[in-house]
Amino acid sequence: VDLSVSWLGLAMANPLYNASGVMCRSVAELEQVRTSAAAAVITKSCTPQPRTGNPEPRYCATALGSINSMGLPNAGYPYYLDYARSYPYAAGKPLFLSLSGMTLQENLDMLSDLAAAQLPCLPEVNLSCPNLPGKPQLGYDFQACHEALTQMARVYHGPFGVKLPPYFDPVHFARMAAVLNAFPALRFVTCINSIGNGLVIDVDRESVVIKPKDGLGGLGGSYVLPTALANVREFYRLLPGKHVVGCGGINSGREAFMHILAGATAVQIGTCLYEEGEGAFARILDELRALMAHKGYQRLDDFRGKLKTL
Ligand SMILES: O=C(O)c1[nH]c(=O)[nH]c(=O)c1Cl
Repeated sequence: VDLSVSWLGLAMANPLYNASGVMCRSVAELEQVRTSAAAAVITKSCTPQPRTGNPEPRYCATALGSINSMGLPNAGYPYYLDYARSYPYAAGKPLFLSLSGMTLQENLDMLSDLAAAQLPCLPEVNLSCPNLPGKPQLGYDFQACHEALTQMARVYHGPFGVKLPPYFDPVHFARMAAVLNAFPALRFVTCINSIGNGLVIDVDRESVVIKPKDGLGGLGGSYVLPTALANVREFYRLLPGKHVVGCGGINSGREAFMHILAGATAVQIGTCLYEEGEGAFARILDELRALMAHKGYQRLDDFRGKLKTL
């Protein structure tokens, strides 16, 4: 069984890597991912300056997934650029840099600096970043997204991608696809970011479980799998010539198989990686390999995007 993936001029031994935000804030964590069975690495979404993020507790795992309101804690763009400068690209594991400015100008500043650095790493711009006060996150403001991407494509001419929030309405899928299809250099979308502003309640304590936002936080893990799969499949259909990276609810080879069947080129592991550690990569790969062997598939292209409808 061959798990290899080749896309964007990159060759990956397998489709798995970390989701931005998990095991990727410090160099020590990034090296844990890079030296694991993961085939690529992505950094924590960064801002130009370091941020401590929200008061704790700001992450909580449950039997069904996770909730977080981290508040963009990160070591600052220069820290991750420094890692990208010394990264061993020749070892064959691509590096992605997640950018999440608090303003459009911050994203433009980071992207133009990254362009000047001329490094082999690829930017994944986080569209769940804040928008103007009183407006929804950028990813939910289609007009603002179009304007932001127009300016980003002006300062950064290489291939890049975006991390998308989940969408829940066919008109929203179509509106966002129309925006994304206007940018040829936008080569991949990562679906999905956490499902925003969920509320987890602890019955014994009769309390919320995270401190920020009176308990509201982004949901990950099994909670989000069907939504993640829907976003992967819809954008796989709506964005011809672009790649979709699947993220959301992958706990085993089975969910990785589902995401690829829905059209994903590669897949990111978030909550499961946070809870299990880097051993999750080898385990999930073994499970995916066994599932493919059982089904008689030799390589990922044998089933990628071939989800049957009834
Ligand atoms: O609170 C966070 O740091 C965070 N948490 C998420 O679940 N998704 C994101 O894009 C970010 Cl930036």
